Amino acid sequence: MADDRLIVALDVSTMEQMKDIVDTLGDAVSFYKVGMELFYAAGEDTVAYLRDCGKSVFLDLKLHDIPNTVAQGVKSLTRLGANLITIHGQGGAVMLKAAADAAREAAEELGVERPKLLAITVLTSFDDTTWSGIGGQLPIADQVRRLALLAKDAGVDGVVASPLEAKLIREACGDDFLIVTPGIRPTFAVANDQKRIATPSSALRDGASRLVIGRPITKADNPREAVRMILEEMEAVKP
Ligand SMILES: O=C(O)c1cc(=O)[nH]c(=O)n1[C@@H]1O[C@H](COP(=O)(O)O)[C@@H](O)[C@H]1O
Repeated sequence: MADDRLIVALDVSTMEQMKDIVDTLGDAVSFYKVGMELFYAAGEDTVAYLRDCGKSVFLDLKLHDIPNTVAQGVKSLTRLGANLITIHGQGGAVMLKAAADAAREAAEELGVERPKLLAITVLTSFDDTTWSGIGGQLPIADQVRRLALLAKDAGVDGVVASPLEAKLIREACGDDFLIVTPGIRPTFAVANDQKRIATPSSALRDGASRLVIGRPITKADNPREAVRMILEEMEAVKP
């Protein structure tokens, strides 16, 4: 059976490819992520399709702009009925609060369930070298903690971070804060462009609420078997 702590990233560019993955994985997966590749190519029908299939949806468009633009963007996306939406923590306190207020107000106006907002901290593809290359001053872990606290204070529901930072975020932000971790690599998978990675069980043990996993499943020779192995590993760490 599905474990809704697992979110499979649908990083494909057509509805057909998306449907193929959803069909193949069947009841084993209940939560999917639609990111920019799929959304820009196939639009909001992707979200509607997943909802019609009874799946939960993480709409990952990483909004990052001035506060008013992000607030209006969040308002437009709230209409689609996704469960989770991403905005960039580096947009700062005013932008984060504007987004949180917009989600609440739009959901009330539309009479739909409020999407939970997640702030992106430091992308899992950064390591110390690429981080200092963009002028990052604090160590990555300190920057992640800082953005997590900023997001929490602004009324944002949680963050996206590497599993390597899950523990420090849990300690800093408490039990109710959502910690969603991509950069998950089961021992059978390769890292690809991910730098700050951990296994599913290690991420959960360190306090991750949900895991985002894409290529180790969708590019596997046998995606169903990849999911089975991941769920078995997750099962050992109870929610
Ligand atoms: O926001 C995200 O989901 C995200 C944030 C981050 O820091 N790192 C990261 O990999 N992601 C997303 O998580 C997914 C990871 O996919 P795989 O590397 O194929 O497992 C991709 O869709 C990324 O866009």
